[in-house]
Amino acid sequence: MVLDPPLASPIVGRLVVIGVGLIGSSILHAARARGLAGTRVAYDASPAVRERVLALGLADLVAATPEQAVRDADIVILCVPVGAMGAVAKEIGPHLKQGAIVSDVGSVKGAVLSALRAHLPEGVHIIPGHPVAGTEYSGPDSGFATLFKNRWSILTPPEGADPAAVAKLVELWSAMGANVETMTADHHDLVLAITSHVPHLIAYNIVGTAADLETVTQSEVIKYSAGGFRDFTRIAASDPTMWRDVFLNNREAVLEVLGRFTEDLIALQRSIRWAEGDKLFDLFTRTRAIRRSIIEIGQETAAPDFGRAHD
Ligand SMILES: NC(=O)C1=CN([C@@H]2O[C@H](COP(=O)(O)OP(=O)(O)OC[C@H]3O[C@@H](n4cnc5c(N)ncnc54)[C@H](O)[C@@H]3O)[C@@H](O)[C@H]2O)C=CC1
Ligand SMILES: O=C(O)C(=O)Cc1ccc(O)cc1
Repeated sequence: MVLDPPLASPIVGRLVVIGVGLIGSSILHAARARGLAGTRVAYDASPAVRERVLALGLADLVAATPEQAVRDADIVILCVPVGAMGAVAKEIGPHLKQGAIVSDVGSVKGAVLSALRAHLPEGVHIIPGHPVAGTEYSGPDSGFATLFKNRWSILTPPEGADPAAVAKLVELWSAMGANVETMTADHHDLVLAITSHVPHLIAYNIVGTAADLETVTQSEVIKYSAGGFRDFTRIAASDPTMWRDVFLNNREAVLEVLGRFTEDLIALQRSIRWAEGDKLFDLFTRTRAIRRSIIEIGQETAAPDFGRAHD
């Protein structure tokens, strides 16, 4: 997969990425490949990451402090774990110029919007975002320019957001190959609870359960893991800090979906106990149709390919 050729002129003057892990480095790769920014600036709290960003040539300037990073910034994208968004906003708030756009890529949107609003000054445009694209890998070496290509990127502008600022971000994400959708933060958090957050929790749980079984050894789990379990182990290898923050910051929606999930699981348990084969067959037929319709609308290849190129 390749990105389109570089643009004739950049979309943004000074683009600042704070937190250069998987997502931050992928944005910088895409921005470099397509010439999206006049100047690419990066900052990360970790000195080792800052060194890597320099070595990889991902930014024109690697700042030593958040204050230095955001000076004269046109667009700042916070790419740190959800639980760190507020602290970063507090650090950069006093140093942003009027009219700057501050966005983020966090997997939860309601809590991030509150954290940004609490710390950013009037006159700065807050337009939260979330590229629904990623892998189980972390860090500055795991990013790549095509991560967002043909994936959705969701923007959750608050009521009254400046349309020009929203349009600028739509342009930026589109230039990185993403399809852009806007919705409210609350709706985002409910949708992502069912499509991403609870599935990750299920993966963490099943892998934990397998590890705790006393009568089945670890080596048997590895040796006999069929496709389904292997896919769960991939998801359960995702970053612990990131996912702890997701669950602590999307509690309401995750608990709502988990409640429904638990009820449905208990119904399945009953069907198995009472040998209600028809009920099992009907559910499995319905779920197969859902999978096939996802493939038809082109949201998935026949086999999941998140991160496969990087295995
Ligand atoms: N990993 C994934 O597949 C996806 C992640 N996201 C979201 O993107 C954000 C970043 O995730 P990743 O890139 O995967 O994480 P990562 O762990 O690869 O990178 C995060 C970086 O942020 C830095 N950082 C942490 N606290 C900081 C602070 N206070 N100031 C400056 N830098 C700080 C860390 O040193 C690290 O380099 C998270 O909010 C996550 O929810 C969104 C879509 C997909
Ligand atoms: O690796 C996977 O399968 C993912 O689901 C990646 C992912 C993780 C978190 C997000 O907020 C969006 C995408």
